[in-house]
Amino acid sequence: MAELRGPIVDVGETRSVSTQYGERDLAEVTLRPERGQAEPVTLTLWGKWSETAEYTQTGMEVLALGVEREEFRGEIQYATAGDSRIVIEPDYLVNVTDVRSWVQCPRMHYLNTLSGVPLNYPVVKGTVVHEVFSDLLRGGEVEAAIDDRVAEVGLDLGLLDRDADEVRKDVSDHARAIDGWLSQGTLEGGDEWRSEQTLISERYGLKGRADAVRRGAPVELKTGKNTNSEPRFQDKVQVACYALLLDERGEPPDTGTLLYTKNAALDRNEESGDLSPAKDFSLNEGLLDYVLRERNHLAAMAVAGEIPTGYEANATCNYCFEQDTCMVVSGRLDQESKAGRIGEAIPEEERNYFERFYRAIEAERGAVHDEYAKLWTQTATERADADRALIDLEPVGKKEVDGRWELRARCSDPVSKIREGDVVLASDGHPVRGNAEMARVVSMGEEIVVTADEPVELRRLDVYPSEIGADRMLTALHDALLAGDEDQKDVLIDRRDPVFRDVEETFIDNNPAQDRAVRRAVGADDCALIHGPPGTGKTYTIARTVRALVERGERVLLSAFTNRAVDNALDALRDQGYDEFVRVGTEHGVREDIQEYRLESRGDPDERAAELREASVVAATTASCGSRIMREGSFDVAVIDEASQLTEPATLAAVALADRFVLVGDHQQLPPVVQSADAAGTVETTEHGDDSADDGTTGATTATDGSGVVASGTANGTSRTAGDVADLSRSLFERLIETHPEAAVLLDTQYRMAQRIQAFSSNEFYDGRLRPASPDIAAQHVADLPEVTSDALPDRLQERVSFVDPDGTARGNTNPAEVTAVAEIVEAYAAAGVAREDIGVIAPFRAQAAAIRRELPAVTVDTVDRFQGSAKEVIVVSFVATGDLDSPIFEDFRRVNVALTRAKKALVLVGDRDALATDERYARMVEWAE
Ligand SMILES: Nc1ncnc2c1ncn2[C@@H]1O[C@H](COP(=O)(O)OP(=O)(O)OP(=O)(O)O)[C@@H](O)[C@H]1O
Repeated sequence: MAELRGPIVDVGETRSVSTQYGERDLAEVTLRPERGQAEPVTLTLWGKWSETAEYTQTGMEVLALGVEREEFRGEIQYATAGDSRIVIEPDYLVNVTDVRSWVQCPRMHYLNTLSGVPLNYPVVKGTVVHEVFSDLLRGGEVEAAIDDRVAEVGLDLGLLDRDADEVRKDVSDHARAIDGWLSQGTLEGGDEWRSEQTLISERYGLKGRADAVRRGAPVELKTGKNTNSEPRFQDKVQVACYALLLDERGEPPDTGTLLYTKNAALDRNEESGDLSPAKDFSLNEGLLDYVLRERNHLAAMAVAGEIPTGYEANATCNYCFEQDTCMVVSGRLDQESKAGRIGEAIPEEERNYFERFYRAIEAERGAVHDEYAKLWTQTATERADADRALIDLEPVGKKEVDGRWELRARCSDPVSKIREGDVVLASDGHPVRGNAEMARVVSMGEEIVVTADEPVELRRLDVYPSEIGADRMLTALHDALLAGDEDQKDVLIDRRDPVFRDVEETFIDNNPAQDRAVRRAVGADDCALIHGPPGTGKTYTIARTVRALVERGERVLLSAFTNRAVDNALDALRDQGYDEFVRVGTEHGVREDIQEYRLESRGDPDERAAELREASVVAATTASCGSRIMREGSFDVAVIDEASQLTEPATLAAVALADRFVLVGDHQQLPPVVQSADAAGTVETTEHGDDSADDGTTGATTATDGSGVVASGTANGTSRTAGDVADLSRSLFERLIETHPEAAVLLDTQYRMAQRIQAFSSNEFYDGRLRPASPDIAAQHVADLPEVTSDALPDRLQERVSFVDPDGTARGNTNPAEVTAVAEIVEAYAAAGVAREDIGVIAPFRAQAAAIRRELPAVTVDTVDRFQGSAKEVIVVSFVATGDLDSPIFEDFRRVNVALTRAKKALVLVGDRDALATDERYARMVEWAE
């Protein structure tokens, strides 16, 4: 038996032939083994596997397992046999739950991803019952688990107008089923249980989290009822997927269990049939193969960028509870659908908008999938070099804390994208092949601490890519376009100009531009844009705007890309004497001094819901604006900071919740982080600067520092997209400021930099319009700092801006001579009396930042992304590159703008004069600095 893998170069028609076993279907595909390097070979797909040919396209990758190899007239041919399995696009990890909904109906699967699952009682109850199940598996006590888990979802229940006592009663019926089943002697004698295991299969292209695994066999809990003796088909499908996942680990289970907890609550006198909750079934090869074929179909359509119609799996629409929604969506988007369509299609320009962004978002999802594949296609060292993993950790202890495990390990070189609060894969050596668990990073440094549901020997941490960003963008697109307000759409689609009312009031009396900005925002019938270059008081202006709106009786949503910006805005609002706001966010996402305003979801349902519903200002990141809770809300105005760092659909998540919106940002600073080449229009290389995802998962990002890894956006050259694709790297802010300059106000007065420092940025990026707020700000110098004597500084650092060429040589993404030079410069400032915390060092690459950090432990050293929004008295920038500028330093010149404008009193540029001179803009920069 052979294994074969490669891209398909030709797909033949399915046909029927008579064989010694009777009529059989077959289809031939031609592929090139060895990653497309070898000569093409033919693979004959027999019987049910021949269906594969119907949805497979040229260019797609195929993995054929256990096929027969034979020579026929000197030619090698392959064919499926009894035990063969075919996997299409194995690197595309399909979620187990998606296979389940796909089997129910491919179109339902599409609708679910498009519109997201709204807040509803069955979902909340389902979550609670699952949590109780986990608690019981870990030895918890029933009543305590129920009380605790119901209290935890107080907010959700409140928003759904549910009474906690009734919910407890409801849940306890289900818990009884679980408890009864667990105590049926199944747990005795070292029964091997594992709850919530994260499973990834690189072979079958699947991923999922089984509710539980008992003696190697999957157990799935369902809160519905089922009085048939057999489990429901789609439930079996789900369990069969987990079986495939376990199979890859070399432990193929032969039975699966479904636990229908509602059965325990049924009245034996009224209901007939099999009322026992637990139903075991055998996992035969036929079922596993079927499940894999469905997974293949889903993966093939996703990779080809096709939208399911419902015909694919012969869905029956008559009894489908989604039929109406399905028909409406099909009608509005003019899509083909087996259910049919009703209503009128949205106008063509809206449909174009929808489709362009849909494709861009799916390309973005594709890039996330490419990142998943790197978990196994790259070696540990490659992952570490690309800053996506911390390897060779030395476990130093684990202990159980509140039902979770705290794992500790020592790390000699903690350089990676992984940050505190991130959700990562913690493993004993390999994130897929080893024992791995999802974990949350508690602290980073030489000792790393993470928490996980299960104890793992902590030897490696990997960035865990997340599709949540793509999911949220899609639902925002859906909400804005299909459920959105017509008036708002007119402006978004550019069918009419935004309208403004004159506002006479003066809001800020010492800064005319800021005052104009507040008036623009308050008087906007549709939208306003506040363009704030570095240090021009964006946060201050936002706070004043929010206050002005509240005073006019408006309900305001205050949002931003990062948690940090949301908290800064709230802080500024509090400084202005207003603090009747509610902060929505996770405990680890919200800053210490804002915690007291954080909306707790635990507690009395009525109280929790009232807190959220009655607040006149609600603050949350744009990522959490897409959460079930926030999607329930509605506002008069959304004020969105860092809007220039948000993709258009990500902005829509906040915009769609309000009648009007105010975007605040600066499109001359960091653009949106986009991973897919398709979506960005170019191969964009970005640093990971996003602390916005509330689940803490790190979005997949492309290679940053020339590590040789480049985002492909498409797997194996197969097109995921067709037609016109929107450019996600262009924010809504940037688009609107170009089409509607009249909606924008430029804040032109900066409170941060000496005149000499701001000059380059002002000329290069803001038409020379930036000016210092006062003579003191314009003339500031390090010598103004207490205890600093300028005499103590070497001559070359006397100026406010200076350029140093240490004549180094770049080695990859580091430059040792620049490391030494930067350290000397920082020491010189420190010796002259500048406090170390007042000095910051910026480098384009994490590796250089790490090397400098080792020399200067007490100084903030980081990449640009980590510095946006902050400032230091003294900034030293290391450019690293020498020779030529073939590979970009800061891949986007706007990053240079951010780097140079972090400095208040002194700015030192450390770089190679000759290399920088090869690029016009860098040459202008050197000329200005010298
Ligand atoms: N109108 C004003 N009068 C006096 N001080 C102001 C005014 N506007 C802003 N400032 C001060 O200027 C400083 C910078 O303001 P703020 O933090 O709002 O800037 P920002 O534009 O948000 O900064 P960044 O570019 O880092 O995002 C703050 O100390 C703030 O108090």
